[in-house]
Amino acid sequence: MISVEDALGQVFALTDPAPTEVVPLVQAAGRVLRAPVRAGRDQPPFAASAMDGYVVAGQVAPGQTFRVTGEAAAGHMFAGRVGPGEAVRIFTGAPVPDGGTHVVIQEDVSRDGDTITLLDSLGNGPNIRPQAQDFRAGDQISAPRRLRGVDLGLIASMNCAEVTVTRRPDVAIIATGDELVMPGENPRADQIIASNAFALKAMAEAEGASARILPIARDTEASLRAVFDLAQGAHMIVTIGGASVGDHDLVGPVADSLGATRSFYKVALRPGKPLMAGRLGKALLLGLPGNPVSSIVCGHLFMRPALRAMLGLGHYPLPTASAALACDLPANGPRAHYMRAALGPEGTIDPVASQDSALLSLLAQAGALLVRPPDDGPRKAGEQMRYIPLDL
Ligand SMILES: Nc1nc2c(c(=O)[nH]1)N[C@H]1C(S)=C(S)[C@@H](COP(=O)(O)OP(=O)(O)OC[C@H]3O[C@@H](n4cnc5c(N)ncnc54)[C@H](O)[C@@H]3O)O[C@H]1N2
Ligand code: MOO
Repeated sequence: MISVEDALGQVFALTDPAPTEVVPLVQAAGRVLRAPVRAGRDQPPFAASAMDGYVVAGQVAPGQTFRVTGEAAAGHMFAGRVGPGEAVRIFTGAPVPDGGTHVVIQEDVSRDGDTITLLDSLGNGPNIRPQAQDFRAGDQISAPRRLRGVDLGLIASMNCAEVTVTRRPDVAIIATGDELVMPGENPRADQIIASNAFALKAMAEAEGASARILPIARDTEASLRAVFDLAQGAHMIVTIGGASVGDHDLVGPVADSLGATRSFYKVALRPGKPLMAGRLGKALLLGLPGNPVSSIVCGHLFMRPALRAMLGLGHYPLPTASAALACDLPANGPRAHYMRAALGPEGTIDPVASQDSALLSLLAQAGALLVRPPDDGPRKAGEQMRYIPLDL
């Protein structure tokens, strides 16, 4: 059995960054930027007033008076100059007229007709944002990066209406097993509801993939072959179940018969030991175990980083954080254990009551996977432990 780290390295070796496409900014949220964006203009494009008040020229002091000669508002510049002894009424965001050096806020002014007098409360800030204070024409936003709301705002303010992003990788998800029926169907007494594909589809889509759930493959070679056929064109094929050593676990043999090359089978991991990865045609083939928690944990540990690699974000495991253990833990065995755990309000982490890999309800309650490396010694309450936040 190989380690989680080696297995992930081999999965990365099977991924290539997907091609790019140009999309309008309104469709770019959450996509991965692949070409740098260059600012088309300075921001602000002119020296701008930061406050509502009066712009004047030269030094200011309480008691000074000025004659108001005009008005500048946002989107309505004042074409003239501000000369000595003159003031221009100005509003936040308006271009500061030539000659203006200070914007005196209106609370620090008394006005009588066209004359203003500066009050004792006068502040000393110029209240002017210099041209290009935020960014200059030609400044760049680097790629690759996942585009958040703030990035889209910044790109828009650079006057760019389109961006080059990674095309959504196509993920085909295949659940396998004679016991499975889709939600909403009428299961026989010996059947259960196929659940894992729904979780994995949502996780893949949240990463930026376009995911499709194929028909359930039955435990026959012919059925599996027929469903694999429907996965053609996918960048990633994710199978669920049929990965273990039982007589009806056919995913590996059928994939082999279709020409798949296998990078590894079985990882020193709990849950998720019977994980398989390889290549089928041009697609990365991830064979996940069927137990619901095992398949979802493997989805976090392998499918999500593989999708990020395909999106052009590099080869990294999911990031971890640390929290104080809420209870003592016995020594771990030889497999890395990703324990379902709840995060407490005061930075604590508490493994849920049972770590059985069939208990989806407990995984749904857990906000984290507590990471126990292989052969990790016993741990005491209060020790800092690494964990993976489960935000998807
Ligand atoms: N003799 C051994 N038996 C098992 C071993 C082993 O090493 N030796 N490993 C165990 C471990 S660990 C796991 S994990 C499972 C993985 O088995 P499979 O990948 O072959 O999964 P299945 O047998 O098909 O299913 C396991 C379990 O999960 C349910 N299942 C399957 N697909 C779905 C789905 N899409 N949605 C919901 N539930 C699903 C299935 O009904 C089974 O209950 O093998 C152990 N056995
Ligand atoms: O590894 Mo299995 O996934 O322990 O249940």
